Amino acid sequence: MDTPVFRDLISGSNSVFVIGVAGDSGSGKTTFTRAIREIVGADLVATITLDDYHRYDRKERKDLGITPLVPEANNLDLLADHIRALKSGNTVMKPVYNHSDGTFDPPIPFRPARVLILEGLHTLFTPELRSLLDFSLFVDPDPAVKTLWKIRRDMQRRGYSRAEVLAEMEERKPDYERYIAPQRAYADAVIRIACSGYGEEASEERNVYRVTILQKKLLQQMVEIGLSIDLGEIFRLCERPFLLEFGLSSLDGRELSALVLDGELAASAIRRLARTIGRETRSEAVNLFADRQYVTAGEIAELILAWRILNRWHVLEAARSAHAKG
Ligand SMILES: Nc1ncnc2c1ncn2[C@@H]1O[C@H](COP(=O)(O)OP(=O)(O)OP(=O)(O)O)[C@@H](O)[C@H]1O
Ligand SMILES: O=C(CO)[C@H](O)[C@H](O)COP(=O)(O)O
Repeated sequence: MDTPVFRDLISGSNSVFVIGVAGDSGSGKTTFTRAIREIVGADLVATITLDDYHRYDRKERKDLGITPLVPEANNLDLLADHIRALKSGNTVMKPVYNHSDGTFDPPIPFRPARVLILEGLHTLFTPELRSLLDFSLFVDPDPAVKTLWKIRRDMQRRGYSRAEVLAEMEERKPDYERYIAPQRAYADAVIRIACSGYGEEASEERNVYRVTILQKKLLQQMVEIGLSIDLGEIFRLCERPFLLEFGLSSLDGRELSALVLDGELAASAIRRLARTIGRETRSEAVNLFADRQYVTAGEIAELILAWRILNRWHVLEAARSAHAKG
């Protein structure tokens, strides 16, 4: 029997699946959930950025002498209330933080969607927030990578100078270590990103990074959506250097499985992987890198994560439906 199209399954579900992504500003949170948004479809996904829940505007923070990384500088209780309301199908009036001038715009109505993605500095900070998440991810680039990305993003899109970005990163470091980094210990998956082993220019010019996906072991494998990837076939299509390693790694006192990816795959190879995911999840639109000749390790990690998240959705949904049947 055919499995139904994954999107139809999600849109037909009564529940709201909440994905929490934590990490520093500009660490790749939005980027690493791109594939799941693409697979599920924009109409079924809503994203909240936790910056909207800052308690103080930029001037107030300056006067108080605190960074936005201090948990009390954010209204995490209001956020938890809003997630609960959205999970119950209610619309909330969401605050809006305006990055262009560092003040708040008037709140806007925010409707629930089948998949809710929360991205921010403190997504995994309180036990209450963690209890509301169905899947959690911590994005953890090396300091060198973080600096590269943050300078690029904050200069191009937020109007800061290079010196301002560097000074702000330096000022935030102690709070990052104190409040943000410890959340890594609670994540279902941690993405570590370092410069590519294939040379700095690969990272700077072609966005090639060495990406490690650290994960808790799956409690239950999907039955209907088993992903069988013929890696041998994919590697035969390789034209540029590409590395794939599996292993175990200790992080924050946890023993996690580690999948290391580095380099680039020809798009023909990744299209094969995308087609497999598309076929086995019955979602036709895994078309993320259609116009590209090469796909980077980071982009492949996005696809693997999307599969992992769909896996979790499927397991939870099966448990809910078994519970409903008594
Ligand atoms: N995997 C990646 N490969 C290459 N560049 C990346 C990657 N992830 C992030 N970047 C770079 O870093 C910038 C910030 O990424 P992204 O918007 O995903 O971060 P973020 O954590 O969601 O940021 P914020 O929450 O502060 O808005 C991107 O515009 C891009 O330049
Ligand atoms: O991205 C951020 C946190 O995720 C910013 O650091 C925070 O929103 C404050 O921004 P700004 O002072 O530039 O208005």
